[in-house]
Amino acid sequence: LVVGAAPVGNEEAPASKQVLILGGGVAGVIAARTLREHGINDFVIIEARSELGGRMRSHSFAGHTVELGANWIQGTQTGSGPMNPVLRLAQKHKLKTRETDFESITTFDHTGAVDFRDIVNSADEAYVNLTKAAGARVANDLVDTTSRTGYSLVEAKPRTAHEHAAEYFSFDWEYAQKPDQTSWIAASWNNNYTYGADAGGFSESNLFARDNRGFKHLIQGEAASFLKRHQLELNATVTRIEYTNQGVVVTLTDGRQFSGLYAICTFSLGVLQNDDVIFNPPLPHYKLEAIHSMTMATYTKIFFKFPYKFWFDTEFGIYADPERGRYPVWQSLDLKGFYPGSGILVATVTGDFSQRIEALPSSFVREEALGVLRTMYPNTSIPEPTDFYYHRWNADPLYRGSYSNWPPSFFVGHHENMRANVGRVYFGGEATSQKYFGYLHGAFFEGQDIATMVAKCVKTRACPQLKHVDHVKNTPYSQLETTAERTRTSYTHELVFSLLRQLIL
Ligand SMILES: Cc1cc2nc3c(=O)[nH]c(=O)nc-3n(C[C@H](O)[C@H](O)[C@H](O)COP(=O)(O)OP(=O)(O)OC[C@H]3O[C@@H](n4cnc5c(N)ncnc54)[C@H](O)[C@@H]3O)c2cc1C
Repeated sequence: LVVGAAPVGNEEAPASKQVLILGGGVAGVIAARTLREHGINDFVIIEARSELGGRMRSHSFAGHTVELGANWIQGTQTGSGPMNPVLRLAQKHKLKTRETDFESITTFDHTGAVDFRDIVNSADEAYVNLTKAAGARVANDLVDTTSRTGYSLVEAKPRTAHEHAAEYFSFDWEYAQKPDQTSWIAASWNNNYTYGADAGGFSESNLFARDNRGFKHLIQGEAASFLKRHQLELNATVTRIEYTNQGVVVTLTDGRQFSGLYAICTFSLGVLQNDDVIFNPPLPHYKLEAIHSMTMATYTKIFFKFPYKFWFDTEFGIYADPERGRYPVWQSLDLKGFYPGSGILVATVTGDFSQRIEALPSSFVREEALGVLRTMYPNTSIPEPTDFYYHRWNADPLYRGSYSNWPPSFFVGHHENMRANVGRVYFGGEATSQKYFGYLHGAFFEGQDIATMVAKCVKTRACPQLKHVDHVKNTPYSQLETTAERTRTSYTHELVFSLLRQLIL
C-alpha cells in the first residue's frame, strides 16, 4: 500500500488517499463504514494493534473469553424509542448477551457477610435525586460544580464504610472516578441520554457480552462485511501527524508515511494528553487546554480463576472496606447464564486505586485482593487461584486510561474545542461525544458524524470548520473586581473596627 507521501504545502497536494482514519476502534470502523455509505472508498484505517476493536478487547482466560475493556451494551431501547446503535450491531452479528441484574447483590464488610442492601438501595435513590437536581440546575442556568456538592445538596452524605461502598457502586463504578472529581451536570446528562427513556435516552437495561468470539466480534464482523484488505493497515503505529488546510501526512514508527486529503483521528483522550503522537504544527493553545482539561479515567477488572466456587450466588458482592474504593465490587461469572462452572470471579477498582495497582507488581495485588476475600469469608478456607490477570490500561501507550470523564472545571466551550478540527485533521471518538462520552455508543455516533462531515468535504471541497472558541471565559472580571473591591472595603472596615475595639478594651 501507499507510501511515498506527498509533501504538505500550501496547495492541495496529490494525496495517496482521500481520507486517513487513524485508529481502528469503534469510532474508526464506523467512520470507514460511513465514508463507504457516502460513496467514498479511497480511505485506509491505520491501526497500531494486530486487530480491530480498540477498547473492545477480549482475552482468553482459563478457557473462556473475558472482556478486559468494554463489556456492557449500556442502555438498549424502550418501546419504539431511540435504539443504542451498539445493540443493533449486536443483533446483526448475533452476539450472545445476558441482562445484568444490579439488584442481585450480597454485601460484606471487614467482619464478613453483613446485610446492608437497604443502604445500597438508598444510594441508588440518592443517585437518581442527584441527576434530577442537576436537571433543575440546567433549567435555572446555574453553574456546574462537583457531583459531591450535588450529593450533599440532596442530603446524601456518606459517612460509614457501608454508605461509601454503596455510593461507590452507583457512582464510581460507572464514571471510574469519585463524585468529588466529576462534574455534576455533565455526569447527569451523560446518564440521562443513555439510561433515561423520558430524557431521550435508550433504556435502563445493561446487556453483558458473554460471547466466546469476544464483544469485539460485533465490530470485527461489521468491518469484515465491507472493508477491503487494502483499506486496512494493521500493526501500524502513528508517531507524527503533519497537517495544513490542504492535507495531512502521518508518519509511522517504522518510518513509512501515508498522506491524505483529510484525516479522522480517533486516538483516545489519554493518547492525545500524553504526547504519544506529535502534531506538526503543534496543536493550538485552545485545543491543548481542552485536551488537558478533560480526564482520562481508569477502570480495572481483576480476573481470578479458582479451582471451585466458594462465593456468593448473586451476580455481585459489594465489600465495604474502611478505605473507600479498596476492592469494593466483586462480580461472579460462575453463574447460570454467564460462565457456569468457570470458577471465574472478577474484582473491579477505579480511579486513583487503579493507578495504584498498576504501579504495583501483579503478585502483590493478587495477595492483597485475596486478603480482602479472606476478610469477606472469615470462616472459609480460600483456595489458591489457578489463574490471575489484569490489564494496565493507564500504562498502555495506545489508550492511557480506560475512558473519559467530565471534571467540574471542564466547560462546554472546552468540549467544542476538543472536537474542533485543526486544518484537515478531524477528531472523533468516545471523548468527543458531548452526550455519550465514555461509552461505546459515544464512539459509534462520533465516528458516524465526523465521517459524514468529512465525506461532504471530499465531495464538495467546501468543508465545514467545526466551531471552536479561542478563549473559554469566566465571569467577566469587571464584575469580579467590583466584588473584590467590595470585599476589600468591608475587610478594611472590619480591620479598623477590630483595631478600635482593641484600643477601647
Ligand atoms: C475497562 C473498560 C471498560 C469499559 N466498559 C464499557 C462498557 O461496559 N460499555 C461501554 O459502552 N463502554 C465501555 N468502555 C468504553 C469503550 O470501550 C470506549 O468508549 C470505546 O471502545 C472507545 O472507542 P474509540 O473508537 O473512541 O477509541 P479506541 O477504542 O481507543 O480506538 C482507538 C484506536 O486507536 C489505536 N491507536 C492508539 N494510538 C495509536 C497510534 N499511535 N497509532 C495507531 N493506532 C493507535 C488503538 O489501538 C485503538 O484501536 C470501557 C472501556 C474500558 C477500557
